[in-house]
Amino acid sequence: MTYRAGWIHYTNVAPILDSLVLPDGVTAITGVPTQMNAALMSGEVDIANISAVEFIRNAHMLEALPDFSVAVLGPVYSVNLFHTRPLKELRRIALTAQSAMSVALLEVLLRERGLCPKLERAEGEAEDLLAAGYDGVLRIGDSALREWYQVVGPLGDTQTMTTLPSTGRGITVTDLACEWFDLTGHPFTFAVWAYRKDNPPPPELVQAMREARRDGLGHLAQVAQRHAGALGLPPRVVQHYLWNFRYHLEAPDRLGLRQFASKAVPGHAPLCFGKRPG
Ligand SMILES: C=C(O[C@@H]1C=C(C(=O)O)C=C[C@H]1O)C(=O)O
Repeated sequence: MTYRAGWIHYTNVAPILDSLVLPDGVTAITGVPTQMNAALMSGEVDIANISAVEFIRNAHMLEALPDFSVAVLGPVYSVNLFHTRPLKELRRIALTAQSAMSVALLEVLLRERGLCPKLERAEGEAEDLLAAGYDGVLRIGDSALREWYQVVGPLGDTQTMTTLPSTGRGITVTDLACEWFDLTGHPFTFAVWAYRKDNPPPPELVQAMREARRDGLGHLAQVAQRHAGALGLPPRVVQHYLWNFRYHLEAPDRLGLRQFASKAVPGHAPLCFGKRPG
């Protein structure tokens, strides 16, 4: 019988996916986070890297791989609120339909600050939406990374990603993972690899994923080089973007995940993870 995988195809998963050789009997489709969330929940796929909030909301029926995550401690660069007035003055924010996690994170962060702007779905470039009357725009993934760099770049020879300003062209970019770190001091876990409790992945698939990740992280400069052209970004920016991720769902990432879960989905079922290897 075939085991079906669903992969979010953003560049931040390239260090795992680029070298992945699917074992016999495993097929894969790709899409944006909300598509993969829906594909897992409808049974169209058997395993997917999904928005961590979807995993939390469905914790009664899902389990996650014990050692895979898309997490960061501090900035992420690709989960961005673009805004033209101070956060506490925002009245109307455009959300992307691609994301569940960043929307849930934004809701938590706004609530912590006692803010309640109107949140609406609207697609398009952040700058266009700001020009069209939104005073905040939430974007994720490759397009958010690209738009972040358009606003705060370019990166000079002596600059690092961390010395770039967070404003440009009249726009401020608030990195939501940084906001989470300021609030909690913990990593933020955006995605986990989840499956139904009664339908775990074949061990050969997980083994192949671990090997692919080892290869990808060991050749990060090449991975960055491969994706820089399509992103329209300098390879060193893409390389920094990638080495900044935490891909192993370690104890601090689980701590951040649990803390987020208690704030975003109070009363959720216990979070279940498969057995750690070794
Ligand atoms: C950091 C990111 O994480 C992604 C964001 C997600 C979401 O917002 O629902 C889901 C999966 C993550 O891989 C990103 O793509 O920018």
